[in-house]
Amino acid sequence: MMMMNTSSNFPLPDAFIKFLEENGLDPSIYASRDSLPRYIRLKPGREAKIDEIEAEFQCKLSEVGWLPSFYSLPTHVQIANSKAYQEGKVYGIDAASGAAVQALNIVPGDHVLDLCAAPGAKLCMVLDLLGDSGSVTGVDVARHRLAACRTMVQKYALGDRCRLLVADGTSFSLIPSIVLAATKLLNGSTLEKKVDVFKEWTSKRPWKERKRAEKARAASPLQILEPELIFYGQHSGVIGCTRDELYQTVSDDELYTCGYDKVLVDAECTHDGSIRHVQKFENWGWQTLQRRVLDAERTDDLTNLQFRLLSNGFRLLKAGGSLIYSTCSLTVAQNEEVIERFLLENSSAELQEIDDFRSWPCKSGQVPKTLRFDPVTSQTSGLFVAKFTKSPTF
Ligand SMILES: C[S@@+](CC[C@H](N)C(=O)[O-])C[C@H]1O[C@@H](n2cnc3c(N)ncnc32)[C@H](O)[C@@H]1O
Repeated sequence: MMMMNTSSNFPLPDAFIKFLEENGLDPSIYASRDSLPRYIRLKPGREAKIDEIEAEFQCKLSEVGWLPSFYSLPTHVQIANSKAYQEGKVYGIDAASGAAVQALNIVPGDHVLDLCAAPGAKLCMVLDLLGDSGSVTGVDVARHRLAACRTMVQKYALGDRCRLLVADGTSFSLIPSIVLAATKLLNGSTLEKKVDVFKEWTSKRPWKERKRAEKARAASPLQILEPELIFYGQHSGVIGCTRDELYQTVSDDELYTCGYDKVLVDAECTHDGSIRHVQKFENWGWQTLQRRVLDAERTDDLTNLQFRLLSNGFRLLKAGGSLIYSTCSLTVAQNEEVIERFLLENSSAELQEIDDFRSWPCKSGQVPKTLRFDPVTSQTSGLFVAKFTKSPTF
């Protein structure tokens, strides 16, 4: 495979350059790889400990003026090797990813759904913003990735108001369990005899529960039939619910009142906007890039998946709620075209201007009100962000 030098010491194969050109993307954005900063977010309460954290990283941290609690570090710093990271004082998360979460305007008490949650950098930020209120439901189709997300939530002691479910985000239908609990109280169903009640979460799941999950997986290894709860916190609303209550679904009309206040659809994509991701193909082999990024059929499947994730995430939103759709691809097909198709089919969806965007170092997307971060404009990884609200009528 031919390589093209993008004026850094990071050569890109011809096929990838062709993919970028076909999608109207300028290959020179990859040339900034060697100067692109790394980013961390401080765990709340660590603001007074900057000197200590700088000593642990052995470098100066520069505050990111446009994004609270974010700091940039020189490109060579290995965040995961630092004591500050290992002891849970900071998170490794790109500033553009932080902006996508910030755009949700999380307020105390929000019930948030993260439909493509793993490995969990954005989910942790949502949990930190919520603090001692609201709830977060994290969903991901990849069990091993969601298990890594659970490890992260536990490492940062953020699990109290969180539940994690392995499920297909295109069909996921559970409402926030805290909303369910409130509705249940109103219906007086707490008086009913309870069987199969969820007790305090333990990593040692009951034998019956494990068998049920194993049986379901064996029956249909490629398809997830029912969401599988792999973690829930003390105040996530799960404890005290019966299985039937937790897994009950409501009609689309009822979702207007019982749905989530905020939904994040950080969709699966070709990752072409992330230099560090593309860089990994140097080790994995450029043939893998061909199969996993450039294959046109895969891209068609992906855009359909993105559309279905966005549509289902929006269905689960309550009236007046907000949804963020983001991808780390910079192609129009995975971003503007997906949201245009979605807007055509969803008359209750309104594209919103993102409050803070005027102070953010990003460009407008091809559709007005959408945003594009890229390494040259933003000094961040590439990210597309669009925000929708759901109007009360349907
Ligand atoms: C871009 S990553 C999400 C990153 C995550 N939001 C974070 O901040 O760490 C996309 C995720 O979507 C998941 N995914 C792919 N197809 C899915 C589906 N049908 N339902 C739910 N998740 C899916 C992948 O397993 C992957 O973890």
